[in-house]
Amino acid sequence: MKILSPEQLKRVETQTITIQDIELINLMERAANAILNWLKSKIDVSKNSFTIICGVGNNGGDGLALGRLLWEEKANVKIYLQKNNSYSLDNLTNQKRLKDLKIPFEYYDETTKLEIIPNSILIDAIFGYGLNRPIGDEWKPIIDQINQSPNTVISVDVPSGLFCDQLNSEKDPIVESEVTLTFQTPKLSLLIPENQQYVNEFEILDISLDLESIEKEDSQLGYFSMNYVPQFYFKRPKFSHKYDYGNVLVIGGSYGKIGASLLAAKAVFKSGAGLVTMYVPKCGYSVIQTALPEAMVQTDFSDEMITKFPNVERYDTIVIGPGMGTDEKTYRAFEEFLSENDLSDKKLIIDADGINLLSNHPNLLEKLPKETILTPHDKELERLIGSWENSYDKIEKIQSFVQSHELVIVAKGFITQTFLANGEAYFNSSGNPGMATAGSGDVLAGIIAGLYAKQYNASEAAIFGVFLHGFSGDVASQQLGEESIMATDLINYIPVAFKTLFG
Ligand SMILES: NC(=O)C1=CN([C@@H]2O[C@H](COP(=O)(O)OP(=O)(O)OC[C@H]3O[C@@H](n4cnc5c(N)ncnc54)[C@H](OP(=O)(O)O)[C@@H]3O)[C@@H](O)[C@H]2O)[C@@H](O)CC1
Ligand SMILES: Nc1ncnc2c1ncn2[C@@H]1O[C@H](COP(=O)(O)OP(=O)(O)O)[C@@H](O)[C@H]1O
Ligand SMILES: [K+]
Repeated sequence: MKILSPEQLKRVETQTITIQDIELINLMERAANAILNWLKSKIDVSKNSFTIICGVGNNGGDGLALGRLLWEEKANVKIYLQKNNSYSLDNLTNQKRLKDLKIPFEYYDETTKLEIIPNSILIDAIFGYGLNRPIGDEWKPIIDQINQSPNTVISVDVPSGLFCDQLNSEKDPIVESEVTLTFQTPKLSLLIPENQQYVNEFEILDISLDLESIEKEDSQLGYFSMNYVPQFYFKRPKFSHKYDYGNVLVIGGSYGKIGASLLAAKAVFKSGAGLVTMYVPKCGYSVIQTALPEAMVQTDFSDEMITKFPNVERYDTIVIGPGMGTDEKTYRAFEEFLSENDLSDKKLIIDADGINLLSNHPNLLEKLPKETILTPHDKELERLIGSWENSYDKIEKIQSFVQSHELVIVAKGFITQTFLANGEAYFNSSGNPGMATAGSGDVLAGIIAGLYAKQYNASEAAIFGVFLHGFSGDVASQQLGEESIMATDLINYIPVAFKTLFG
């Protein structure tokens, strides 16, 4: 799903109106109904109270329309409308509809002491994507009253005061919402960590904007959600054998960190690869043969670290890095491997210490085959591309890095972002904080490798691999709770994740 700027959203809105032969007021009604239906799916609205704070534009119009719909549902509703002399056309239409039905609303200004109905759900419909400058300090008292109230705050489209696609200043008054109900496409600002104080969680509500018009908009940013999963379904053909599902080599491990490569290798198997071989220092041999009898094992001459890379001729997919360490000898082995092999037809996934070695020796980057997938967490990423000022700057820096090196970068975090070699970036929608646990990243590298080894190309393996990893985490957290998830659980829940996604 594309992430669009406010200008693009406006254009799509206008095109939708033409194509569907409707008027903006109909879209606003759809938006309000979408919120009503979302509320009804959670609570009995007739037994609840709502205090709705509306602005002067169409976001406020949504709030007014919602107020009317809730009133018709017999909810207890109090509507506040900002006092002004220039309302949007459809805001005015909704004011008239309220008046026609004799549904009361009160005006507020900067100085109003809001009378929020106790225990009511507070609906924030002051500003949406039309915010074009920071809210002036004069509005701070209103935003403060919302933020300091004990009520649950639900924001319409975006928390009021938050820009959709640029950074706010820390001083800007912004609504801190419990849930943001955003229309049709997620706004970029809902996805970045700087805004977590304002965006606790968000849900995307479908208001049937014209999908072709959305597709026509030029955007390098996308959001990967459940809706896109079915296209990744792959049925194993009846007459297939293990070699049809890839032959994967996992190079990694060092004394004390054999487990990392083991986790990656297990995840490769669980995500469907046909064969897995592990290349580890000698100290890993017995452990692996016992813990993962399905894997073949080759060992380095060294007991403790990798000092020479194996012959990789027969493998199509190679994971390098989990638990590997960054010893000088390992670096030299890595360097020799990249320099002396023709890797152009190999699928490489580089994680952890493999990435650290690339950062320490950036000359190696040019030796990587096209579309090699790197899976750094923030610290590894910083070593690789340098520091960034904020999340927007980070996105631009990664985009320029992947484009100049023709690589795929999976920038891991709460919302993992996958950058393709053409600069497109996909934000992931699955996962939970229970996944912030040792070895979770090794599992991700393994999942991506397992998919890449099969029928998926680098972009698909990375984007879907990240989703599958997060989804396994979500299934694991439903069963175990976030606290107790361990990386092994993520592996163990991959089958349930597959079954849930593909039936
Ligand atoms: N396609 C969709 O997704 C659909 C979207 N819909 C809804 O429309 C919303 C967008 O509506 P919108 O364009 O009217 O803008 P909105 O956010 O209400 O605010 C604009 C008003 O605020 C003002 N203003 C701006 N900045 C300000 C500031 N700092 N301080 C003070 N004032 C400021 C600005 O005035 P001006 O710049 O002229 O001063 C203008 O009056 C969208 O978020 C969604 O809720 C649905 O109804 C239908 C389908
Ligand atoms: N708060 C979070 N919410 C969702 N996913 C998370 C969160 N924290 C970490 N993760 C995921 O867990 C993995 C952690 O990877 P990494 O930091 O490399 O761990 P390790 O090095 O221990 O394997 C990443 O895929 C990341 O996206
Ligand atoms: K809002």
